[in-house]
Amino acid sequence: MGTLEMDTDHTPSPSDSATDEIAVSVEHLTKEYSTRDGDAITAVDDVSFDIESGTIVGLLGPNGAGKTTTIKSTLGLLIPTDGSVHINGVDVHDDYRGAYENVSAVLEGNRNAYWRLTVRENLDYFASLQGIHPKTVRDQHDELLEQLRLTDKANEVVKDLSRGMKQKVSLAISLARDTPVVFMDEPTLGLDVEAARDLQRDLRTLVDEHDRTIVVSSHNMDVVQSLCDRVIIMNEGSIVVDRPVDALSDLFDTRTYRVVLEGRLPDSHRETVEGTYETSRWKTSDNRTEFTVAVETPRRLYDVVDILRDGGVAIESVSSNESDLEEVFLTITGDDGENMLEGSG
Ligand SMILES: Nc1ncnc2c1ncn2[C@@H]1O[C@H](COP(=O)(O)OP(=O)(O)OP(=O)(O)O)[C@@H](O)[C@H]1O
Repeated sequence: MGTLEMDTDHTPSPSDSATDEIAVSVEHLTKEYSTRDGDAITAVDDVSFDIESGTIVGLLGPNGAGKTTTIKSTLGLLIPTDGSVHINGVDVHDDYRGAYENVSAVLEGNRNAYWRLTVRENLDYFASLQGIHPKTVRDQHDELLEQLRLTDKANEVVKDLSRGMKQKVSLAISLARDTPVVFMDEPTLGLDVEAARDLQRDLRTLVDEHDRTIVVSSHNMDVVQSLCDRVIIMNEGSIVVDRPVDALSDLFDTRTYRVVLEGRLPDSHRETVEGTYETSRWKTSDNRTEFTVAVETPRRLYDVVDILRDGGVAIESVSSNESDLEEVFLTITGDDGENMLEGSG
């Protein structure tokens, strides 16, 4: 695997802030939770980053990295232990209502829609909640439905729509609030490839034509690579990578494979594999060996196979996890605490 440079200096230079409008500013955010037995867990540990207006940023990391805690703190749904968050210059904790006017979120799939109402009734309902008479925003709603290709579903009950359509309704409800900043958790989860592409295209249009700022959390590598301008990767409560997506080709070129062997790999051969490649999740018994290996190109996998063959152990299976960032994270951050990202900075 190639090297991924660490870049944790997120403080923008004065010239940056003069030219680019900052939509989201997170400064020294720390969140501790107390566990049942009275211990403290630091879920987010002194995290800082700025997000410029008109960009799509991917917030990634393995399970438990602190993404949700960061997003919820940014939205004002959690009170941080330390640090501050500004949305379009408004302090989320000092002026929650003011900040809330600038941000909306599609947090858990499509749960923000009322399934028994039609698509249009949902939009009307949420407008009313904001104190807006639905009639006065009918044109905006029509435009949004058109944009998301939902016009012919406007009078259908949400419960009867396909999963992809429900996801779009959820997005429409969130976007109808017309906030400059939108947070989305796994926006393409459960969508088929075509629907996921459609949605990505729609999001890009919104950002480019309406100057929205979108923060996406996802485990899907392809989505992140094709959708985001910039990627922030968290691990164990800290930011380990913060780079433009184009600078992360190493990460996206990396593919992980789960290898299963019909016997115990000799120690010498295991050492060779471990010494040459990024590996993780080894499981060994007398009649079976399993491990995960990350390689830069599928061809490099043949080199791994050569070492295994030399070890005299038959290969039961090699399966690819092409779109699963989780596996790549586990491998690059190391099961044993060794952090490849840090090591290459
Ligand atoms: N309410 C809570 N009480 C105690 N610990 C919590 C609480 N919420 C989260 N944590 C812990 O904080 C850490 C970060 O969790 P968080 O949900 O922010 O991670 P995540 O990156 O969003 O993970 P995932 O991808 O699994 O959603 C984890 O160790 C988690 O167990």
